Amino acid sequence: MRALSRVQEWYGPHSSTAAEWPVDALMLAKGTTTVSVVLPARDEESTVGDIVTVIRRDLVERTPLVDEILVVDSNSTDATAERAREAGARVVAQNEVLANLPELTGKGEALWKGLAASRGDIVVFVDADLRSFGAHYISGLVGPLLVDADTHFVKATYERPYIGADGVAQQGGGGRVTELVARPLINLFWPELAGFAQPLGGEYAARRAVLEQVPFVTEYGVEFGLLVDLLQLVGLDAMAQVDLGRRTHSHQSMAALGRMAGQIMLTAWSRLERQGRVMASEPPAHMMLQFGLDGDADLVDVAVAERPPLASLVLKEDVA
Ligand SMILES: O=c1ccn([C@@H]2O[C@H](COP(=O)(O)OP(=O)(O)O)[C@@H](O)[C@H]2O)c(=O)[nH]1
Ligand SMILES: O=C(O)[C@@H](COP(=O)(O)O)O[C@H]1O[C@H](CO)[C@@H](O)[C@H](O)[C@H]1O
Repeated sequence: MRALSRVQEWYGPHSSTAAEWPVDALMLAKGTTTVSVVLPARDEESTVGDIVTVIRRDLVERTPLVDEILVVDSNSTDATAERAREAGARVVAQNEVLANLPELTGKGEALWKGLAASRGDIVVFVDADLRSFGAHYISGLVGPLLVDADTHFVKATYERPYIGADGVAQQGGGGRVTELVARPLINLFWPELAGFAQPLGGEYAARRAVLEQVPFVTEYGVEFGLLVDLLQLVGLDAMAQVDLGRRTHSHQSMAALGRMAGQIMLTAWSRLERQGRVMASEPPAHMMLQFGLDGDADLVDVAVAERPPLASLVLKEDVA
């Protein structure tokens, strides 16, 4: 488990590997606890079906660890919803959940809507563009939650190669925004979180009762925001990390990751302000000028918004 054992000594969080959470043992611990897997999916027709199939075959039909598979169709323009349904998932359209609320956008919105539309006591978030998915992703993430009542949040870690257009894996090349933006920000301002080896990874699980108590930042600020907000809410001792081995997924362009970086920086700034650690004489801008390869320039908006804790919604019946 690489250096995680040493990291755990220095920083926490409690770290383990997926192999330490065999499904049969988890079934003994499951009892009446229900588990929902929620996949945010925007234009993932080529991968969402395989992921749902593995979850349904291995963790619903063969061993009923999972009680619900929900795909949030995040304004896809391809056959994501059809592929997900064919594979056995329930599919909801992002903008049809809590439709009485003004629409927001991005991955964080998809996850918040997925939390609202799902029912499990434990919620597992899994990206729908994974090419390395296996059932151990789910069992590894829910293991600590089923076995230890004092654990409330579990984040995946893994090796993250970068797989270029030529299909060649570059070890350690993945997680570009993690290495260049999130890890430095965490070590500078929230060093207690430094032991999370993959703070931006899209695979994590938590108790619904906890997730409903924190806001969800929209766009790609959601993972960073959740880590900082959950640290404040439950404390590091209630947060764990499980090594799932290896993660490969579809990579976005540098320009897209530049926008993601801006969103994460604005999320970090909002948390520093909220925690009273910075005061702005003027708020940071949210427009960013990017330069394309063809020399032209694009002015892009990297603003993020946030959904309030679900528990704060007065009209809870809307959630049903
Ligand atoms: O507006 C969005 C953006 C992303 N996603 C999903 O969130 C996951 C992670 O997004 P992406 O792969 O774009 O991020 P990356 O892994 O490249 O950082 C994927 O399942 C996307 O389909 C989504 O549901 N809505
Ligand atoms: O970790 C990262 O740097 C980015 C980009 O990963 P790659 O450089 O394309 O492997 O990927 C993650 O970041 C997003 C923002 O938190 C998450 O939403 C994605 O699930 C995750 O893949």
